[in-house]
Amino acid sequence: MAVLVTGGAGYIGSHMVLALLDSGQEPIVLDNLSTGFRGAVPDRVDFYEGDISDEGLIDDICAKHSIDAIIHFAAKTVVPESILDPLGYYLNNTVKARALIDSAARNRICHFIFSSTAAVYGDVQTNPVTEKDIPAPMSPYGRSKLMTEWMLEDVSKAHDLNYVILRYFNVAGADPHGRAGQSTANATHLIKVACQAALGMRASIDVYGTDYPTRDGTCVRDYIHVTDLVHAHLDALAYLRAGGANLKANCGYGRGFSVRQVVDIVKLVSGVDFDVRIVERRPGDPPAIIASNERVTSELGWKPRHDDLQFVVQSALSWEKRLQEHEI
Ligand SMILES: NC(=O)c1ccc[n+]([C@@H]2O[C@H](COP(=O)([O-])OP(=O)(O)OC[C@H]3O[C@@H](n4cnc5c(N)ncnc54)[C@H](O)[C@@H]3O)[C@@H](O)[C@H]2O)c1
Ligand SMILES: O=c1ccn([C@@H]2O[C@H](COP(=O)(O)OP(=O)(O)O[C@H]3O[C@H](CO)[C@H](O)[C@H](O)[C@H]3O)[C@@H](O)[C@H]2O)c(=O)[nH]1
Repeated sequence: MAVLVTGGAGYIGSHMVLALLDSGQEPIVLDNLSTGFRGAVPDRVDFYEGDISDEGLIDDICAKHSIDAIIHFAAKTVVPESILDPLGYYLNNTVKARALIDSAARNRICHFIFSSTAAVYGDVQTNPVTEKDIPAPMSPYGRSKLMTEWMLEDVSKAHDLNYVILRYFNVAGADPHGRAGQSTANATHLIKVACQAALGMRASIDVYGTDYPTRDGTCVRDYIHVTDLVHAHLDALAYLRAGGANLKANCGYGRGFSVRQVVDIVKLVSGVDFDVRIVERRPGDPPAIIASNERVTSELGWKPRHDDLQFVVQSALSWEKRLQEHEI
């Protein structure tokens, strides 16, 4: 059976496509290329340029391929942008997700894996955060994703559709074989931005706030290597195909690094002492958020292989160098 990967031309989706191919499976990609790149999808993969809300297109794809699962990555993903453009986020991440879930139900696709986010938790009171903690998103981005989680829960009760919702913490790094990485234009993610500063592509990096109630005053996050993350999806797919029940699981390593620690590691790995400016807090940022990964390991049998921030940074830096040298 084939797997429909929405957003498969994006950062995480392109790593998913490689992981599916590496495990002998057949990915089919649907992407509107709003932030993704056609070149991120290998030529041998069936690629459809289009929108997740295009029900006719999805019906055609389903008629042509035997699809039993959707892995749904396609979304707008930047927290500060969602505060400026909430309606754009609710449209793309909630309204269009509704259309996609409708297409899944209509075409009797019974397995659905959804890219959710740690941003659904908001400003957590205790870390590590577990799936039993009550979500309280601080941004339209987080809310747009939480509403899609709720839709899946409801639809699953009414239709033959089972889901795994994966709540990703901070995804970073690049394919260890150099086949994929984060190519997003105008990136905002800390590790990518710091790697660009190390390579002289930016004059400096801004640290958003040093007055948080954390060990060094900067925000703490749980950075997970993208390859480990996509392997959790392979585990989720096997789980659903084996008849596993609906599941919601965090994806992170269970330990946090502050912004200052990340900057220091990028300086260490790159050997470049780039400039760092301390600026105001950025709206929508919780002070610290770290995953409990007990559920993803026990229920899905997930085994992370790259739980090493230096390795995460090294792989991100290698990819950034290749982008800079126009090798990709
Ligand atoms: N990067 C992270 O740290 C992180 C953390 C938590 C959750 N996530 C989630 O993971 C998923 C993938 O994120 P990413 O970092 O790879 O982002 P990305 O922007 O690189 O990838 C998103 C892809 O979806 C496509 N897309 C967007 N809207 C679409 C639509 N309506 N129809 C068809 N294609 C569409 C884009 O062109 C792009 O290729 C998102 O759902 C995001 O919310 C990411
Ligand atoms: O130039 C920068 C970029 C980021 N940061 C700080 O670094 C931390 C991480 O920021 P990112 O932008 O890399 O990531 P976020 O934590 O905001 O969000 C990411 O993880 C979330 C889950 O926690 C969401 O899923 C979201 O999609 C994804 O972008 C934050 O404290 C941020 O303020 C800086 O100080 N300077």
